[in-house]
Amino acid sequence: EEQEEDVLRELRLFLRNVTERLALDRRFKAFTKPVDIEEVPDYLIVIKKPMDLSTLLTNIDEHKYVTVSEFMSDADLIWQNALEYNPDSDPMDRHIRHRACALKDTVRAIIRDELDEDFDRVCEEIKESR
Ligand SMILES: O=C(C1CCC1)N1C[C@@H]2C[C@H]3C[C@@H](O)[C@@H](O)[C@]2(C1)O3
Repeated sequence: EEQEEDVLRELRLFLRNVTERLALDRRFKAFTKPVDIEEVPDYLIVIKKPMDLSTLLTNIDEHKYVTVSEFMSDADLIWQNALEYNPDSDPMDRHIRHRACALKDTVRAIIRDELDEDFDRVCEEIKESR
């Protein structure tokens, strides 16, 4: 009903705000766009579910997420993929993994600090009802 659409509209506003703040953070520049498959031809062999911050924004606008948990599953792919594809001891890989861990911690801190538990429960109830 209308009240449910109001809730989901507020969810999209919250998720866009979080995602845009992450995309503005210079540490996360490498996560802002899909990995360039021309530049990295074996990427899709190794990584089955690519994800990046611009794709998160597109998904939000396409009403893909009804709960924060669904959004978090895709957001987690970004740093998980980076850890998986860049596992080596060389400085470049270590730099990418440091930023991947910073992304993981930053997303969780924002959600802990800014997501209202009661609002999240309402979204979960809408999801169960559909
Ligand atoms: O995993 C990533 C991104 C970094 C976080 C996501 N890439 C895979 C390639 C390996 C490494 C060096 C460059 O070859 C550059 O193309 C990539 C991009 O970084």
